[in-house]
Amino acid sequence: MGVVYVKICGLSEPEHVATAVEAGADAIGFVMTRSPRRITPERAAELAAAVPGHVLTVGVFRGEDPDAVREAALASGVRAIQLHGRHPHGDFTALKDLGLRLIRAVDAEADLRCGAFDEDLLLVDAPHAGSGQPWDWAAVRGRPTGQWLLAGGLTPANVTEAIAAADPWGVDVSSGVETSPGVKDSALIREFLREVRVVG
Ligand SMILES: O=C(O)c1ccccc1NCC(=O)[C@H](O)[C@H](O)COP(=O)(O)O
Repeated sequence: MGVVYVKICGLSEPEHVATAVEAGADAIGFVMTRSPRRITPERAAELAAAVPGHVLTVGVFRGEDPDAVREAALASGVRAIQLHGRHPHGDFTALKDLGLRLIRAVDAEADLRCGAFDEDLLLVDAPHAGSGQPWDWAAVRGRPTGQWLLAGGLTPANVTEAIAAADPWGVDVSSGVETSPGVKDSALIREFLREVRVVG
């Protein structure tokens, strides 16, 4: 098994951004859509300013039109855009000229070919993003193509099992490194990364 790419999502405090970076996260996500983890583009810009270039900063959106996504992405200075829900191909095309990496976040029933919507990365998640609910990760084993992240209900305690079940290129976590919705915990962030690095 190769090294697994790790994205820690829903960060809102400098302490947790610093912990994720120090512990070896490859990407960190700022939620700028309706959620207990929502932050403003201005807050995301403050947090992103402290992130070194080798860590990808990702703005997370769901259902907004491409113009609103473009505006928030530019104001925050993130280097990637993650679109949740069944956004049409045209929404990805409309954002392509920004030169940011595009992540298409879907559930297991969607088209699981990474690149089918001109995205750079695919994220396969539970039906309710950010809910922390585990799902049948093994059901997608072998189905996604290209570079794809597994998400949905991952925790330090189950991420090893999830990687073994689905064999993803990377993993993404939010609730599993929190003490309550929207409240991240540095010890859990470190533990999650330690577990993944042992497997990878
Ligand atoms: O985290 C949210 O609240 C959220 C809300 C709306 C759209 C996306 C959201 N999160 C995106 C993520 O990348 C999460 O890390 C992913 O859904 C996994 O969440 P969890 O099951 O809580 O680990």
